[in-house]
Amino acid sequence: MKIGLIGAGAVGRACLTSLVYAGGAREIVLVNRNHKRAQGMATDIQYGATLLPAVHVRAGHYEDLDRCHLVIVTVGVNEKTGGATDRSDDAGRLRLLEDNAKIYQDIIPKINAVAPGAIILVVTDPPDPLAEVARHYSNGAHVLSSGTLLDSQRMRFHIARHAGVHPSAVEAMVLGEHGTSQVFIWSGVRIGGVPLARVLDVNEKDCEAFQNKIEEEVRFANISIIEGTGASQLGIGMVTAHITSTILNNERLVVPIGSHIEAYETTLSLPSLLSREGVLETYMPALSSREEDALAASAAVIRKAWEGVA
Ligand SMILES: NC(=O)c1ccc[n+]([C@@H]2O[C@H](COP(=O)([O-])OP(=O)(O)OC[C@H]3O[C@@H](n4cnc5c(N)ncnc54)[C@H](O)[C@@H]3O)[C@@H](O)[C@H]2O)c1
Repeated sequence: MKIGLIGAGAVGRACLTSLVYAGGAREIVLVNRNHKRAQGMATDIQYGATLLPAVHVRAGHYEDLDRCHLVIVTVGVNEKTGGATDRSDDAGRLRLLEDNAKIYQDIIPKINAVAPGAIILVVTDPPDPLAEVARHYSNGAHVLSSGTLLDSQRMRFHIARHAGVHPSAVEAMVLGEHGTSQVFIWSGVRIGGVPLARVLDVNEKDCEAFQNKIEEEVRFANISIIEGTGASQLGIGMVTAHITSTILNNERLVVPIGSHIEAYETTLSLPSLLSREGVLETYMPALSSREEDALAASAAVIRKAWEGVA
């Protein structure tokens, strides 16, 4: 199947690498406003890709996106450039919305004109309000946000490290916004079916301290990465390839990613049944009343953000 990847910055490059390894596409068209950069990147990767399952990577323009099943959008200002790297700033990635919404107003109609049936996957920050902007400018396209799938992996990773198990043994999810209002579903954390406090063998107070520490690590993981490398990129590249292969292979995994949820009147992440058609259904897990309130508050944050720009 054919897919499009818009943007050849740090995230675009990381997505491309992971997509070539594990995205399951037969053809990838890379579009960038500096076409020469896209050409260089496609040329570079095509030589190594000879070692992998057949995939044709090429640089293209918007008109080359025809017949794409999925178009992944990574263009826009990142946290470092946009000044969204202050841990004490509650707005976080929402600081990037105004600038990136303008870019989306320009490029989403170009994608939609050529590939009206394509699923659009928003990776640019902040992805949840931008998914609403993309819906607004795309004439009914099915729009997804990479949402909290990456945050959920970060949560699983940190719990697993403390518990001394492989992350695949940890059931854990972050829902709501891919941003500072994200909601950690601690009530649902299980390792081998056992609740967290019992696995860690700690009392309620110590468990709460542990949870706060992990929330801090996950909520600001992007900033810790940026302090080292200038841009969070590799993890989101791998997550994007995972979403892509799940869609293209019609795997019907249930993963926390963002789609428009009528009940919340916005795009946000809930556990989602992901198939070749995109999100077919979302599930509402059993939540504590604190988590329920936090999810409603997170939805309100996202709604308020995009209502200001869409
Ligand atoms: N969803 C996630 O989990 C996640 C994770 C990491 C980064 N991001 C976001 O991904 C986005 C890209 O980050 P990056 O590090 O690759 O940035 P970058 O600066 O390396 O690359 C930006 C890309 O956007 C393009 N671009 C910028 N302005 C444009 C315009 N007006 N029109 C067309 N193209 C334009 C550039 O040409 C380049 O390809 C940022 O918004 C970043 O915050 C999201």
